[in-house]
Amino acid sequence: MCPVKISVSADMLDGIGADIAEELRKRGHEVLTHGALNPDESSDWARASEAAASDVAEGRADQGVVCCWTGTGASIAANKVPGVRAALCTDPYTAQGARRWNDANVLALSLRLTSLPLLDEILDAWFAADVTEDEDDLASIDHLAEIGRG
Ligand SMILES: O=C(CO)[C@H](O)[C@H](O)COP(=O)(O)O
Repeated sequence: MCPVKISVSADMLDGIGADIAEELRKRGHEVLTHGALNPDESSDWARASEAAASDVAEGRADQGVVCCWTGTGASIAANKVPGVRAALCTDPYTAQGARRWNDANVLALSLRLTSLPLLDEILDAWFAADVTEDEDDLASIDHLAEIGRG
């Protein structure tokens, strides 16, 4: 796994909110922070997640990690940003599939459900997975950009 630039957000420091940025840095990634992880910013989940997702969409980061208590608001907000494919993952298999079959570029996490050991497994799976070469999956991934246009 090559280190990449990750934009990470959380709306609170509860649970892995306190650890997520450091866990990514420990893996060698360069980390941009938003929301409760950045003292200069609003910590509300929609704005924090939008900020991290926009970093990905606009090329300031390679991938994003967005967190809120449930993970749902953060994933919904990130998916509103054109070019972002955010996936709410609660286990390593889902994280691997999100990268492999969906070319997900933002990992959404629930601060409530994700323990530190589980985070480790999810990040291992996320960063180890390669995007599929299956033509049908690639066509579906391409189609995502068309949904809602026009
Ligand atoms: O999971 C969330 C949004 O999907 C939030 O983390 C949850 O709503 C708590 O936020 P607040 O402390 O602002 O009420």
